Amino acid sequence: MVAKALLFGSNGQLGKTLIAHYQEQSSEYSLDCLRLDKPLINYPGPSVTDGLNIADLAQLCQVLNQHQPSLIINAAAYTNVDKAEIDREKANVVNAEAVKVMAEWAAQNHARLCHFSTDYVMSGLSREPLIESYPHQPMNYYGYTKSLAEQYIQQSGCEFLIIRTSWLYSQYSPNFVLTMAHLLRYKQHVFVVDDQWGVPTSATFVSRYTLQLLQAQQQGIYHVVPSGYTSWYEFALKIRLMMSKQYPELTLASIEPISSRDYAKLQQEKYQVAERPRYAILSNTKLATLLAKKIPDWTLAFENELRLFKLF
Ligand SMILES: NC(=O)C1=CN([C@@H]2O[C@H](COP(=O)(O)OP(=O)(O)OC[C@H]3O[C@@H](n4cnc5c(N)ncnc54)[C@H](OP(=O)(O)O)[C@@H]3O)[C@@H](O)[C@H]2O)C=CC1
Ligand SMILES: Cc1cn([C@H]2C[C@H](O)[C@@H](COP(=O)(O)OP(=O)(O)O[C@H]3O[C@@H](C)C(=O)[C@@H](O)[C@H]3O)O2)c(=O)[nH]c1=O
Repeated sequence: MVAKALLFGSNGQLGKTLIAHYQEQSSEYSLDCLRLDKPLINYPGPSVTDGLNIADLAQLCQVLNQHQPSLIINAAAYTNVDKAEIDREKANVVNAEAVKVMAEWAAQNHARLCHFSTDYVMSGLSREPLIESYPHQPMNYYGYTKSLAEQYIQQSGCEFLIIRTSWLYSQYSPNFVLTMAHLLRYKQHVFVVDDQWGVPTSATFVSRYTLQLLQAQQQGIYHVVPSGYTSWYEFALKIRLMMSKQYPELTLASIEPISSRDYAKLQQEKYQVAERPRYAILSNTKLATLLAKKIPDWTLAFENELRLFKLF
């Protein structure tokens, strides 16, 4: 019998990429996808159930009881880091309370839970790449809710796989690459922070390793990021370089480095900028050791994938 997997957040950048990978791989799981409320137009994917708001915890329970999945994959989240500072109730229920419901349901029904988490559970005070057991100390409300979710999962007693990743990009907005491409195309100058460090990771990369870890029946926490690291400023320069190669006819904005503090001041009339960790470099040593191979540098995936993107 084919076991059932249930994917939450199938309309997000990771959700969409996961579906594409899932279809390429033969899997022992059939996949049902649940999404908030917008129909997927002409999407040749697996069956899609519309209208599920995971913030409605009673409805979430009902859906789990109805579908009886053996594997829950949760790619749904409230991901607007700045807005989460003021929209706290919603961020908390989507990112933490709904995950608690999923984890407890999984524990009671002998299902597995695969959940995605973030570098933003960390404080950024370390100067060494962060291993999976490094203590949480979130600097913003989004990070706090994601940290809470990790704790709920571990307390629930369910069989779980938590994939922590960072600085996700894909052909689907919103993400830093597409935002930057737009700004470079339509502005004259762009200011980008040069004092926050992390690992840009493509949604394709995360999807590929997530399926490998699931197929290998792995449990616990894994950092799924490529090797190497950069700052947002250097990342923006790299995006600009790729764009200038792809679209030599375009005049692109110049990029100026700025400190996080000055960037927040610059934006303060428009919105409140959430604090971000300065040094959020996740170590992928555990993943590399499991797979017995060196994980390639982020620049390689970036250069290969950006050629396939429609940037604007
Ligand atoms: N983006 C990043 O840089 C990083 C993301 N992560 C984590 O990876 C995971 C996937 O992120 P990503 O794909 O980038 O996020 P997206 O914002 O692209 O997608 C999130 C999805 O969650 C859905 N969603 C939000 N609220 C609800 C709700 N109340 N009920 C049902 N669905 C809801 C959204 O639905 P709709 O489209 O209908 O709004 C969307 O499909 C998240 O757990 C995130 O925390 C980790 C590290 C980095
Ligand atoms: C658009 C823009 C951003 N920035 C800064 C703000 C911030 O410090 C940094 C990144 O900005 P963004 O808002 O695009 O990205 P941000 O929302 O901080 O990205 C995070 O998303 C969540 C979901 C995660 O889990 C993290 O891993 C991380 O990817 O760059 C500039 O300096 N200039 C700009 O023009």
